[in-house]
Amino acid sequence: MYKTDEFIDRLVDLNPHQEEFHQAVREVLEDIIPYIEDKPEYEEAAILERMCEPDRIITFRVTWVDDNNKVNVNRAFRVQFNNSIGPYKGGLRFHPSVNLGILKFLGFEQSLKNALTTLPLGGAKGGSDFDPKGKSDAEIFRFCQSMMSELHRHIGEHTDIPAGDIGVGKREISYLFGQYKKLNNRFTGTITGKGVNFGGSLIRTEATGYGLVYFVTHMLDDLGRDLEGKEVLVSGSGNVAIYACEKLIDLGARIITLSDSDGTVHDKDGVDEEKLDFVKELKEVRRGRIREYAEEYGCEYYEGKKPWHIPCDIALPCATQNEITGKDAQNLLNSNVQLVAEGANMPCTDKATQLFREADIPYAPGKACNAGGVAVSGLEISQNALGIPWSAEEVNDRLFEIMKRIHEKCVEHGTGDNGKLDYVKGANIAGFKKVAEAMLDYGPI
Ligand SMILES: NC(=O)C1=CN([C@@H]2O[C@H](COP(=O)(O)OP(=O)(O)OC[C@H]3O[C@@H](n4cnc5c(N)ncnc54)[C@H](O)[C@@H]3O)[C@@H](O)[C@H]2O)C=CC1
Ligand SMILES: O=C(O)CCC(=O)C(=O)O
Repeated sequence: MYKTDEFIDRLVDLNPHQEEFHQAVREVLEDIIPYIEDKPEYEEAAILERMCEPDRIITFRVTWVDDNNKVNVNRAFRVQFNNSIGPYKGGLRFHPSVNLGILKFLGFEQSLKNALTTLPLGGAKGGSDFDPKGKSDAEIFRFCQSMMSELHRHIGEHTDIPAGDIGVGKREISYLFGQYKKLNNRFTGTITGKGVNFGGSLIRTEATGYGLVYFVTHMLDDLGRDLEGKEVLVSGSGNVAIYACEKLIDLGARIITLSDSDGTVHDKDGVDEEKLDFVKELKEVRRGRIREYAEEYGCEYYEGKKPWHIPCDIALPCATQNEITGKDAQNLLNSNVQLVAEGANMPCTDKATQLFREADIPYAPGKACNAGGVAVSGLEISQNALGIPWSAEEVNDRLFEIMKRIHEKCVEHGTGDNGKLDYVKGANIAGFKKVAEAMLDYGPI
């Protein structure tokens, strides 16, 4: 019979120095191993061993010339994790911290998340240790062009469909797609998050943030509560954070923080529509730092700090992995946080996850509540295949329905005999079940 500790020890031996990958797998196996205890067919077919080993990892050099004519070299990857239920699908990340362990954790999580969307999407992740911060548009263009000169061989509309993630937004996707189209001489839906003028879907930009807030409304619904007047800590100020804020404002919540890797702004008056427009311009156009928000609106700015020491009703981490430590989680619980939902992928450390799961508050993992982004990517693939774009209303309605169904799956698989709902367990089991059943059907390939 599978034993979590033995399985993880072997995983660590096989994949040394990939701490984030070990963390992501352990969190899933702690729920899956008890679930399959009375289902020997999974172990006989080595399903867990196969699910924890990516189908394929592509590593390559990206050479590019900066504005001073200096030749630069970065390392890039595409981890094609699992295509049991559909073509590989997942974002590309540009950040100096990118390494194989981080992309493997993201690809592993993506496989389960994509299964939760109910759409036919396999899991993948990719990216580079390239740092877009401070680079000119021309440098970003040359980097993207060079990266796609290799990546294009490994992707395709029925094979692997990348999208954005940290450091990869509309500008980067446009440069990457332009080069892909040129090299292939075919106009296909091989990348999602495209501009709406060239095959992109309405609402994809907003989808992860909106989907997160839709999920939170379902969580609150279950408790007979809503978002009106709730004080919310949001971390990050990128794509997920901005559009989570947009929907939160719509639904009457008060957002009191935003952050970036330099620090946190604390706006006791709340972020309103006008202030959010300022953030969009600051982050999406001028690519400045969040401290400028504090200068503009005269509120507190905590250099080098995260938001989690500030009392709130709801915490939505929307920046990066492991941004909430055990100590941060304890702070939030001590100040009576009522709900935690992850916009980012694995933003809670092991200890933080354990504290939230043990506490008497609803806590939802990224693979469930940030799945709206990849879900609308799936809808972009459908629109590209049909050759017909859908209205914003149609996409938004479908997104809302998908988030509702993911919530229902979490309830179905995460409700214990004592009636307590564990969203982490629910999401892990529902995602695993769909991928694993397909793998069993295929036989030992
Ligand atoms: N863009 C998407 O559709 C989806 C993104 N996600 C996840 O959401 C999170 C945020 O992604 P995006 O908003 O797309 O990226 P982004 O690049 O638009 O924004 C990232 C934000 O996080 C902050 N950040 C990055 N590294 C940090 C660090 N080490 N410490 C503190 N702050 C840091 C940045 O300053 C920025 O505000 C990531 O975990 C990503 O994997 C999850 C699902 C979909
Ligand atoms: O839209 C996509 O394909 C990927 C989104 C993503 O990177 C994620 O869900 O973490």
